[in-house]
Amino acid sequence: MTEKPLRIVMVRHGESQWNHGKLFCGWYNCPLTKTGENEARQAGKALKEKGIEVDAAFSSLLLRANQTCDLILEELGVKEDVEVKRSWRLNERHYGDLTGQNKVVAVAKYGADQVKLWRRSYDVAPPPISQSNPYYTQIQQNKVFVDVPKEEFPTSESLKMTTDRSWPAIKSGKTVLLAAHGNLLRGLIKNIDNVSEEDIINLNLPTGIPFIYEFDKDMKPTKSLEFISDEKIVKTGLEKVKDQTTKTYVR
Ligand SMILES: O=C(O)[C@@H](COP(=O)(O)O)OP(=O)(O)O
Repeated sequence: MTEKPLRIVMVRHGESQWNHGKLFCGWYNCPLTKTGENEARQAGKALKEKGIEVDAAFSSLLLRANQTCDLILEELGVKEDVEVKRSWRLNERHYGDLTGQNKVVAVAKYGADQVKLWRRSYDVAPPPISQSNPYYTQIQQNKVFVDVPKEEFPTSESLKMTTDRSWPAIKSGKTVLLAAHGNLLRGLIKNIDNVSEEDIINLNLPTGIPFIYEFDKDMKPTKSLEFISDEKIVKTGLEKVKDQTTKTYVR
């Protein structure tokens, strides 16, 4: 009997309230918008239509990813059967002192090149979160992070730092759904597909559209970044992420 390939169905959570407001979010714990909830449900429906069965699930400790994961499992009809493993290692990259700032305002303040470097480069971390940041205490004292080892609790993270801490969590998987975050997933994709530091800058991920990776027994990808949605929807989703640093301020 041939063994089933290891398959990871990855999905960036649906639109969150802070995605909608174009605010840097990172470890701030905000919920999905109604649109985000619908995106998550749609993701579950798309997987069901494709006949994809999930038998394990991973998510971060953050509400927006957890809600997405639960809604997908609900649509798949397996919410009561599939255990969701939640780990701080799958949290979004900590956005440091950018947390809570509007992305359009940040471009006006620091310049588009600097903001792009913070958002999309591999090894440049934003400035560490300061105690005067309005969200410092909420993040630092959030009870859901109680098990994060003190010495590993970040104050800001580059994509590289995010990937280094997330990789061990995902490698322990089987056939899994991974409902996580834009940069967390960009980092995993970089590692899996050997994307260069130059090319990772141009990789964006839409909210709420699942994509599949399959691996052989040596963890070499046999299928990469195959979106479960039609091309037009993926394109619109990608444009929306790019627009986060341009256009109107919608808080
Ligand atoms: O932290 C955030 O603001 C977003 C990513 O923002 P960008 O890197 O796209 O600016 O994370 P997510 O919504 O995937 O949890």
